[in-house]
Amino acid sequence: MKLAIDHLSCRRAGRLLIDDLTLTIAGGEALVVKGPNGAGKSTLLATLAGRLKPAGGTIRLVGDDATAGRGGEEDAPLAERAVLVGHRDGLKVALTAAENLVFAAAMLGAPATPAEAAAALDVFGLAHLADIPVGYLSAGQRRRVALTRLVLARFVPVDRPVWLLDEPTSALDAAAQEDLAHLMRQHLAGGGLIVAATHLPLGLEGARSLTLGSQAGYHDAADGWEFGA
Ligand SMILES: Nc1ncnc2c1ncn2[C@@H]1O[C@H](COP(=O)(O)OP(=O)(O)OP(=O)(O)O)[C@@H](O)[C@H]1O
Repeated sequence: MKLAIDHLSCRRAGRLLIDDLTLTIAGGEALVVKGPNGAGKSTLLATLAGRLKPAGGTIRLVGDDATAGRGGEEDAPLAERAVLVGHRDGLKVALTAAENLVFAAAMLGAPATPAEAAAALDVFGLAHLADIPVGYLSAGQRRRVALTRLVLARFVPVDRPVWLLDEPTSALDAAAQEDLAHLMRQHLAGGGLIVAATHLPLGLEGARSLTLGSQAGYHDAADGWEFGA
């Protein structure tokens, strides 16, 4: 399986943020997207997740097992194979942590029981907060609830090998950052792939990097992607 981005352009409010981006990310690989505020990191993740339409180019998940049984030739729609944890968390403050997870599981296409949601929350040490409305949680606790979507697959039949993470360590304490790094390493070891936008180290040895911030074309460089000349 590989994520193939071909001549991708992204425009926001009339501004061309990403121009002619071509790269491939294989299963087991992580790509860390960097760049100054406003460079287009969140825009790129939202585009990969299918929430924004590209201005040009294509995004394909090639060689995905999930489509092998459908005749082989078809690429999987990436939006159906990805989990996006955006920088705004996407939680409903009036719902409890467990209810938010039940809702997230339904959105990912796999109904979860409150008990399964609580078990998933326990992975991030949040089981004791399962019945608390998210509006009463701290910023770091909310972030951990949002990240719990990534481990739903351990409890319900969700098969989403592509993790799209926007500032995933934001508001996390050191222990939660290490928990997340561990989960990401496990995901990569299992053949999953990760695209993460961040200003901070993620604890992923060998991750490739893409730096946004120029309207010039990008090209594949030996140790990451650099701006075109
Ligand atoms: N909903 C929106 N409507 C119009 N323009 C937007 C919207 N969201 C973001 N933008 C604009 O798109 C540009 C890129 O924003 P984006 O959030 O992708 O940047 P970023 O690299 O993720 O920044 P940061 O590091 O601050 O999170 C910015 O100029 C921003 O003003």
